[in-house]
Amino acid sequence: MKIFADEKSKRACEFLAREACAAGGRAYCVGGCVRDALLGVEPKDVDVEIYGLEAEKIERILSKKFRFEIVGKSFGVWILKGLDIDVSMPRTERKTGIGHKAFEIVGDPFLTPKEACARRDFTINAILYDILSGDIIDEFSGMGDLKNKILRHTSERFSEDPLRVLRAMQFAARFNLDVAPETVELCSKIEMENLPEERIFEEWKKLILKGVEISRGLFFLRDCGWVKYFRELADMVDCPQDPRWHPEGDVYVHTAHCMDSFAKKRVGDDREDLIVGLAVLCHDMGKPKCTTIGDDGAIHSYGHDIIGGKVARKFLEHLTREKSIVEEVVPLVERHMAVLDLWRSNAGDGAIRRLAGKVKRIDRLVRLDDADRNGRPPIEPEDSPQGLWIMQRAEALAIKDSAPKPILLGRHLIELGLTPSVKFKDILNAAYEAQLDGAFFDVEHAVKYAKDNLL
Ligand SMILES: Nc1ccn([C@@H]2O[C@H](COP(=O)(O)OP(=O)(O)OP(=O)(O)O)[C@@H](O)[C@H]2O)c(=O)n1
Repeated sequence: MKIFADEKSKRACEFLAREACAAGGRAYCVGGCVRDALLGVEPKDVDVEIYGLEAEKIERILSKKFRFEIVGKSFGVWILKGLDIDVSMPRTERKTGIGHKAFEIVGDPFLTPKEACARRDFTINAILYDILSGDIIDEFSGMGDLKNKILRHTSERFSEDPLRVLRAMQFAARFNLDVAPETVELCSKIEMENLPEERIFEEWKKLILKGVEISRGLFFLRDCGWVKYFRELADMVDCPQDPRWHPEGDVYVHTAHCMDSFAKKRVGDDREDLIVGLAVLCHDMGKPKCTTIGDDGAIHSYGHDIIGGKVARKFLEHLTREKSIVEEVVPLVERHMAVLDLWRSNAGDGAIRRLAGKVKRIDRLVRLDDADRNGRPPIEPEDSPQGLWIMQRAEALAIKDSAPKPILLGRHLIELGLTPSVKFKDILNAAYEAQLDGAFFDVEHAVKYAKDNLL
């Protein structure tokens, strides 16, 4: 089992383990690094927990070899500079008053591994690896849960941190785990309270960027009731779809399967994958607002793409303060039917340029279209003729991953003798529209067009 990312961090951890042992303590790797090593996942940062030594003794050891930053004196956490290693003491709570929130976390070197691991979230994250001997200490049967692909809370203390419900969502998706029924039950009793927005978004990012079976995370969110904290997602639950096109079920189920399809084709660029992943998550958020069932039983959601833009904006603005994310995702949602529509109508260059102007990135739209079509089990996934078609067309127009740049600029109007004024904007907009329609392709012809038609 490969627990250390490289020789440097291996040597550092072995040094810590030898020194801790010589001073009467014991050093273990714990948490995500042990879980990942057991799963054969490429290791990254390492968490080392040192038992049996007070903070001063640990600092004395660290000072021999490392530069470090103290994160919290009472906490007992040290970050080793230049290494992806965090060192800590076993931690527990000290009561500071009455009520379940009235406690502070303190380091206590003399806790047993079982006591310390009981305050970790999941059994799979509560496995200790003895650095010196290579032994595993597994007080909560995390190895068995890993083998059986089960995500189970370690103890009732799970409820101390509501974020753990969202961690469950992303872990289930990342490692393809079934959340144990008793964990779903416990999560359903936890309130979100006032978790910071950034921490919530971090878990969503992990779901989108690392989830293998993202549907597992989304189904867990629904089953434990936490979907209610994401109103626009909750509205998709039970929103019907025509079974002829959507045999998989309601809009939420469809979205979950689309996310699985997206996950299979991530490109490995986090920004790109995040934008497209969020667009897939939001693409049908308009459906609950406009779905109708006719007398003949036919289900329609006319205009759900445009309506969905507004709903997605609301959802995203709650999720993140990064405005650029919202501005890049919303146009994709609004135009998520366009690839199919343009292909069906064998649209001309103007329509394709216009679409690129709106969404900025046709390639992202094609990825969204692909996930949308392939999120309808038991319908088998297939390659998209419309995606291929529009990519070839966009490539020929040099706009597959960028909007067409305006050819006629303000300075051209000044060169034509015009004085800058509010009218400039109207002229330039009209020129851009004409450019999208193919009225001109270079500055010379753009200027001529402006002179003849716009001034
Ligand atoms: N709310 C939390 C956060 C963390 N942990 C514990 O702290 C460890 C490290 O947390 P973190 O670095 O956030 O996550 P990892 O489990 O390492 O997973 P990732 O790969 O996402 O970083 C976890 O394994 C878990 O034992 C916890 O019990 N409760």
